[in-house]
Amino acid sequence: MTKAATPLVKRLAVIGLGLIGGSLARVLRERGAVGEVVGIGRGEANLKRGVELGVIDRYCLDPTEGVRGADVVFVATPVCSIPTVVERIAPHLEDGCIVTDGGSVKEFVVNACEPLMRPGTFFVGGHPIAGTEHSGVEASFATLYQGKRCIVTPTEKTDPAALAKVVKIWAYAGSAVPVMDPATHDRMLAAISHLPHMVAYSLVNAVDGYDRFGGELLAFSAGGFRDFTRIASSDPVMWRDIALTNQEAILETMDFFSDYLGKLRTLVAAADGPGLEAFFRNSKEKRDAIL
Ligand SMILES: NC(=O)c1ccc[n+]([C@@H]2O[C@H](COP(=O)([O-])OP(=O)(O)OC[C@H]3O[C@@H](n4cnc5c(N)ncnc54)[C@H](O)[C@@H]3O)[C@@H](O)[C@H]2O)c1
Ligand SMILES: O=C(O)C(=O)C[C@]1(C(=O)O)C=C[C@@H](O)C=C1
Repeated sequence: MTKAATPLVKRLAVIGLGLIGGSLARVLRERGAVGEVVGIGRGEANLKRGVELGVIDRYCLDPTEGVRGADVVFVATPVCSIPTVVERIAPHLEDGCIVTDGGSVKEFVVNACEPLMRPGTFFVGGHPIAGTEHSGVEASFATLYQGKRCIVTPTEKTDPAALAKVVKIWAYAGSAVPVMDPATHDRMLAAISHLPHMVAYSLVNAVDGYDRFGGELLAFSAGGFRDFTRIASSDPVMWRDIALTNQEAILETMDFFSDYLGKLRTLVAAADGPGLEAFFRNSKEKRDAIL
């Protein structure tokens, strides 16, 4: 990675110093793309740890004070809390400040946050399609966004210069940066991210509740079950908020998935060998093609 000659961001304030916020802070610091990083959050122990780990330069428990002098604010808290956070900081932002976020659902966030900005300050929605099942600043790492995509979701009201800067920040983090409208983002993510999490959480609960073997069934699980359900170890609050704010699209994909499970059930019930093989072959080909 090459270092930037002058920092792209003068002072970055990260609100919610966890996996997503911490990883962006780490990569921008590592690349010399930021002058100073201020961590903002509710838990002092976590913020202190952020300083110890070299993720942030300093921290502040009061968001209204923490955003002072920041030219970019990155909000990386669970989706439902993002508008509340932005409402709180909006009157305290410097002129020219860009607020962006990493929330997994975009229409809810962008619709709520855009009107909160006062003239001369800007909101640009964003979502890195990168993560792990782990949370907290300890789980953050500088290469999280390398070779991944970060979708940026402007509206017709978005300031072009602010959009360009947010695109540049994610490019510095190593990501390709597709631009799309928030509603398209939410429908796509419902299929490729939210549905798989709903299925994984359901699968673990279903197998756990399948009590024909007198308990301890999960303890016998091996590679297949563990690979498939890794994401069911993700943070419950994060996923509660995603399910609450992208409800319609998630329900549509869940219904669509149920139809496919129904088709497979019919093939199993009919002992339809060629049908089963064709079903599995099609799936294998599609998945192999994205590896
Ligand atoms: N984990 C992933 O794989 C992933 C990937 C892409 C986007 N996201 C999104 O990024 C955001 C952050 O996720 P994460 O995985 O970094 O979570 P995390 O739990 O690792 O970090 C979130 C941080 O925000 C803090 N926080 C929570 N509510 C807050 C509030 N009201 N005010 C201030 N701080 C608050 C928490 O204490 C924590 O430090 C979420 O919106 C999530 O949907 C997550
Ligand atoms: O790899 C993982 O653990 C993830 O769940 C990351 C993942 C996903 O790919 O679904 C989860 C939610 C985000 O909003 C973006 C990425």
